[in-house]
Amino acid sequence: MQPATTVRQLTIEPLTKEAFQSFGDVIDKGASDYFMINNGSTRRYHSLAEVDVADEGGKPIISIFQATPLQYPLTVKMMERHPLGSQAFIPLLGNQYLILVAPKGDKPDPNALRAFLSNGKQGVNYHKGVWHHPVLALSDQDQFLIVDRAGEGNNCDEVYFTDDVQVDLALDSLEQAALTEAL
Ligand SMILES: NC(=O)N[C@@H](O)C(=O)O
Ligand code: NI
Repeated sequence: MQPATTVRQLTIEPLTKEAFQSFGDVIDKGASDYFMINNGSTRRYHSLAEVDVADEGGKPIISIFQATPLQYPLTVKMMERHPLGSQAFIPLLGNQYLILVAPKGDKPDPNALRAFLSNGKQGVNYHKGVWHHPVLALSDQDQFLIVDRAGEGNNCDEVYFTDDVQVDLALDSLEQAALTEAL
């Protein structure tokens, strides 16, 4: 007997530091303090996130992802985490993109998934061990600067949801999230 499929439609939330704080940092100049440097010519928005990659001798590296959007509405089939390090995504082209996360734990709870919309000027830094979906670009060949870990050990756990769980992510609530964020 095939177990009943529980279908959840995710609501996309505006990305704010407060809403995202249990998953990581929001790297957002618009919501951060600064101090002046370079003889008053430059604002320094200091230490917006920490790079936590030293476990098991890891080192920080900087990469660029060029991403192709997935098909929407998206049925979320898997989530991943990096048990040995944080992972930061900074948008390079100013395009909105999606972030999908779930709280730390042995496995991602499909009932605890949260979807957020970045306004394209906001980056995110997933804290070590936070479940997240691989990058969810909304613009073709979008580009992100990535700060994460290189080193020994397994730093990527993937969990695929079973057939009886279906979590859909539709873009129709994007407008709502974008509107709310704009208010
Ligand atoms: N696999 C990889 O480097 N990318 C993922 O970690 C991701 O979060 O997109
Ligand atoms: Ni990742």
